[in-house]
Amino acid sequence: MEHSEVDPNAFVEERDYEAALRPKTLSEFDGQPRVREQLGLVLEAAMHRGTAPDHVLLSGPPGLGKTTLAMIIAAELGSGLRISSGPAIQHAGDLAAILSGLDEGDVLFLDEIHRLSRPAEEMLYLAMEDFRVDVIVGKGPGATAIPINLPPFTLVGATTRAGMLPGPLRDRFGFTGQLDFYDPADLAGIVEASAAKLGISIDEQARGEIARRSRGTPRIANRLLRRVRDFAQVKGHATAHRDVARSALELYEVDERGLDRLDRGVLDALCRLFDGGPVGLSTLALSVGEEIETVSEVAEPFLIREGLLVRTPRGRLATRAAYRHLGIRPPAAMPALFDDDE
Ligand SMILES: Nc1ncnc2c1ncn2[C@@H]1O[C@H](COP(=O)(O)OP(=O)(O)OP(=O)(O)O)[C@@H](O)[C@H]1O
Repeated sequence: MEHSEVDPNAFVEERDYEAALRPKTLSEFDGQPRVREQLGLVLEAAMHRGTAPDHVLLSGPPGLGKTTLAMIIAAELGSGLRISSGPAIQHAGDLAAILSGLDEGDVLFLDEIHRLSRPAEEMLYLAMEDFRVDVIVGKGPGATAIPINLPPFTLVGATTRAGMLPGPLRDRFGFTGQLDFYDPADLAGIVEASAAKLGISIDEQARGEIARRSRGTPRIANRLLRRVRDFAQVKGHATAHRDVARSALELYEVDERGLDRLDRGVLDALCRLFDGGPVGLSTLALSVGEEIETVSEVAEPFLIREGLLVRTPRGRLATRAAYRHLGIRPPAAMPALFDDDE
């Protein structure tokens, strides 16, 4: 029988799986101790005062728990949650409809807030500051602004690029939580909690294998756990031990350092095709057949953090460690890293 390469249910499965695994309270949320403590204080103080907390901005790479935290904020406050995203709001009117449908104390989660259109962004300034929107009725000289008062609400914005947010928007958030990559111990804890929720038997060493290869990202840890579970199930292992985890992860091309096919593809292109760089991001993305954003937001943050790639004003450069990781001999003379900076 023919198999189609793309499983149409894959996304649905991933989404359901994520929903099932999301921690529901701040104390269940592993890792990010600083953000957890800071956010906990913001929420507790607001609850004492009986007011809606300040607007919260969560920034950091994908899969670190921004959506999860937004849901936790609403749950901890006992408030309703509305979810939308920058790209889903095409016109200011779309945002006005969402805002005017909010109930008092609701949490509005706007994912990818850096991708809001300019008119929507301007409408949001007023809504965040004065809990009001001005809806423009009519066109040209006869147009009038009708003010609509909104109930107090808390905006939780999420962005992978805090730097791309205009200053006036950033300044209207009372608290910014910067999520960092997780360390392997926290990830091992997350894998343990997820395995318990899914009824998967997996030993400590196997959990460690997954944690070390998850690129500091809970979403990846949960995904690798699922692959290890499949492997153990099909090969007839009641418990996933270390060797089972290793074999499964090898099969899915996730190496000991957590680099996957895309990461290695980027490094490989950089070292072999472009002699270590410098090469521009768009050229690099083209050479691995990926979107620019996938390379810059999914692969690069991890490669940079691992000391395998550097961003310079002239383009991306491979480090000696990148050559070593690929098992290639580095060139005798490496390009100077910041020679463009006077
Ligand atoms: N601290 C954590 N503890 C346990 N599980 C976590 C934690 N952070 C994230 N997860 C899990 O990782 C998955 C991805 O998290 P989430 O969707 O919140 O990430 P995100 O930062 O919003 O990603 P994106 O920017 O791509 O939307 C979810 O299944 C969630 O349960």
